[in-house]
Amino acid sequence: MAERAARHCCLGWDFSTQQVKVVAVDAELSVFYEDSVHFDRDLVEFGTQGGVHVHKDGLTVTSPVLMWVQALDIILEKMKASGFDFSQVLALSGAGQQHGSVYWKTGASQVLTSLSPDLPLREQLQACFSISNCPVWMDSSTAAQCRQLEAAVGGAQALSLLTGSRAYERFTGNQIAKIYQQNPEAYSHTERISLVSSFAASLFLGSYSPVDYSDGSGMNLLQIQDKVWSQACLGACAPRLEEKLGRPVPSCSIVGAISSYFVQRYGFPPECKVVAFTGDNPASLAGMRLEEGDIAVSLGTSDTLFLWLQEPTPALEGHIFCNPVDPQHYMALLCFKNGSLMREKIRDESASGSWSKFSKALQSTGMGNSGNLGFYFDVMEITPEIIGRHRFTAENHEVSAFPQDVEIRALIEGQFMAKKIHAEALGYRVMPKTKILATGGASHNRDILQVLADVFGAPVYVIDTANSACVGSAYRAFHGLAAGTDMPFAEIVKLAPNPRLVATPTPGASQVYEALLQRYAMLEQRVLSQTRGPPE
Ligand SMILES: Nc1ncnc2c1ncn2[C@@H]1O[C@H](COP(=O)(O)OP(=O)(O)O)[C@@H](O)[C@H]1O
Ligand SMILES: O=C(CO)[C@@H](O)[C@H](O)COP(=O)(O)O
Repeated sequence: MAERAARHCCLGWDFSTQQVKVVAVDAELSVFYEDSVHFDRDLVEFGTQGGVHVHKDGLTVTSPVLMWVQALDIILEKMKASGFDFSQVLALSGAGQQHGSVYWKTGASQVLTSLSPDLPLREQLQACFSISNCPVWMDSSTAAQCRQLEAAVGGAQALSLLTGSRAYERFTGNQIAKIYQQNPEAYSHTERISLVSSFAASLFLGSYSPVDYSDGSGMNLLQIQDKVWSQACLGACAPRLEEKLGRPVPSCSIVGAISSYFVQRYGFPPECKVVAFTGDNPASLAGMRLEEGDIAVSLGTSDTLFLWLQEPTPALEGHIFCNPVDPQHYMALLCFKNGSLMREKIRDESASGSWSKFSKALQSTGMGNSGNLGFYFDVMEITPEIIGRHRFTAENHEVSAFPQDVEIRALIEGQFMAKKIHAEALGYRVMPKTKILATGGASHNRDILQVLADVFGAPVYVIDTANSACVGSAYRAFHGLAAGTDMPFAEIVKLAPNPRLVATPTPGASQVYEALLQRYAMLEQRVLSQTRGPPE
């Protein structure tokens, strides 16, 4: 403990869908402390499932803001109880689930700047929010606002060229527009709107943190090339929005020193720096030290796939964000909503709730699943917009059920085939040197990663923790400390442990999946046209 106490470090936080997590990373870039607070299990009084509340309409999805605040209280108390030496923390940064928004009530900044170190944050911030249930990334209730925004800027393609994405229901600008239209009073009593990332940074700062360029790219409001809010988009969403958002900043900015609340209550040094927080996917890109040509697959609550890009290439599918570690560059991202929660459902239905039985089913079925193939979207998928379960035999006949083992393989193969097909639609090609970097909760499962290697025909690597967003946040904190010297991020992380190889493609995989991928793409179109109905 004495040796641990003397370690200078940076902290990396992640306010993700299902939990708040933290890691401490020392100057040699070793992770020496990890902790988490799980919303459903540790904060049962909020009654969330998977960290969220799905409303009666099935479209609106929110999380209580005070649950996030209390989770921070709890995790800091846990660290204190374990003897964590806060006095060694040089800087901290963090990540948040993307797109979610927090509404600070008029007068909240006054409370934030004068917090008493004798009380938990939750007790003091109770009355600080004009909206107590925050819209999160799983929300898909803003179709009308999306159409209004696209119409205001000249169409979906024009919006994508400007902001990196066509209008998406979970993107923050559309969420803000809905709140303004349906609850104008709450909107007018809001002095500041934060993303989940900048909200968390604000807690540590004791004042409002700006939004960073990278997470700001997930709002349909930021001009990703000029890095300024688009006046046309702001105007289409809500009045006086610019003053409620504040000015966006480069992702490696130091946004201030830690609030005296944390100095007095936990013993942080007063000079501890807060580096701008960003989205969980951008933070994972940093944590995995993604290089051009590599592809990252995050298997968290959502599944996401992302790439490093030199130049932005906005399209009607997928998103382009400002790069979180290199201000000149960009990243592409695809998001699949039916990720871990869908896998958990099939695990419960077909493997008695056991991941090890789930794995055995993957081991006992062959690559290609004898031609059986499935689509599993219990909630409206984002990429592409399909809902429902659709199973097909080798003869392309739709059936209503598969045997349990076949069901499990169909789910995992289907999830990875969708990722490959949609990444290729963005122009991505697997090259001989391609590495797939996997992260997120399901990257603990070797059998799932074997299917990933087989479908993509490329080796899969992991870093030592599945919490790449936390680790990336700690790396970004070190980068923020050095950014004044213009030190590139790659230089900061060059001593970090290399990713570990966990799966290589099985011989013969490419022949099996070449044919299956074509069938998957064809059947996806068939399901899509059934879902949408005949063209008008
Ligand atoms: N052994 C495993 N096999 C497959 N999935 C797993 C395994 N262990 C954990 N998970 C999944 O990881 C998910 C949580 O992933 P995580 O990246 O921590 O989520 P988030 O950051 O979105 O809160 C859980 O919902 C669970 O389904
Ligand atoms: O909406 C997106 C990305 O566009 C999601 O990836 C969220 O950022 C949630 O992340 P996880 O909690 O699943 O990591």
